[in-house]
Amino acid sequence: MLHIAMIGCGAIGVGVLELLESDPHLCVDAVIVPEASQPLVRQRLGGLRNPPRVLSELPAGVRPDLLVECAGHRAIEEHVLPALTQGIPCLVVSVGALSEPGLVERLEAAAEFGGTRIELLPGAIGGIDALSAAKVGGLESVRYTGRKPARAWLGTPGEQVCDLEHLEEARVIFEGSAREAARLYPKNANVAATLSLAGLGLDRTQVRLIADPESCENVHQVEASGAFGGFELTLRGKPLAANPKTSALTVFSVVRALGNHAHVISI
Ligand SMILES: NC(=O)C1=CN([C@@H]2O[C@H](COP(=O)(O)OP(=O)(O)OC[C@H]3O[C@@H](n4cnc5c(N)ncnc54)[C@H](O)[C@@H]3O)[C@@H](O)[C@H]2O)C=CC1
Ligand SMILES: O=C([O-])CC(=O)C(=O)O
Repeated sequence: MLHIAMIGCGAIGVGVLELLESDPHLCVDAVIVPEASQPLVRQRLGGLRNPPRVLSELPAGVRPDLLVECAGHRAIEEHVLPALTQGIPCLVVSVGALSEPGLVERLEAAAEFGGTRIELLPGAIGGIDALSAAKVGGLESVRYTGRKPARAWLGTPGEQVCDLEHLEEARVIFEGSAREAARLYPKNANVAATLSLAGLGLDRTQVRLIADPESCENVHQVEASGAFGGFELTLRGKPLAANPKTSALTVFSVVRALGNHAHVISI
């Protein structure tokens, strides 16, 4: 049995906890969330058979087998870096945070100091295995297009490009490098950052973001070419009801990754 601490317990975290209830090899003992979120989180966890403890930080001396982050970019600095330093292996979904200059190097240094590892999860996108294998032989180009319902871009600089509430046809709201996408659209940049880290890096990965009033899915398209040949991927992700900015596949990606640590065959 693997004992897990989970950072964050929103749309992804609750979905993961519900699915893990049926796995006897994995147990989430604690979820770590800011004090202000705790009443809501306790209420959301009320339906679980064995709800985890809801805490603001890992108690001193408590050492889970794994720590999984499902919280957001700030949680990497607050919780993942210190856990790595203490030698706790970490799994991370807020991969977009790693586009902040210097953070990759700090995570590497913390993991080396703690003698442990950090695993960046594919989350809402697929094909990361193929892309990072293709990188070994040499990549020529990686292009990513993210298409989401117009309202999913509310609260982003997309609001300055067009009237998202009254958009009548699909509109490109951003075109540029993954680095620029991460700077302007941090909450939507996880997939772009993951593709960059697996492939050609933040400056050479081309990104296009589209607001589509007709779409009710988060559609991720990747085109890559290099010495291996080429691939095209279209992933039509269903948004989570609890947070339409997040695709359901992210929940399943976390459950898969945790299962791979606990089960005798990993795939
Ligand atoms: N890699 C990928 O493909 C994807 C990654 N994500 C990442 O996952 C994160 C969480 O997504 P959702 O569950 O949909 O968000 P959500 O907003 O539903 O839940 C966030 C949870 O984290 C907690 N939280 C926020 N800041 C925290 C902190 N500093 N420390 C501890 N807990 C904190 C909140 O109280 C809440 O419980 C997103 O912010 C995004 O960075 C989301 C979608 C796809
Ligand atoms: O869940 C998704 O569709 C992906 C997403 O928001 C991101 O790239 O941050």
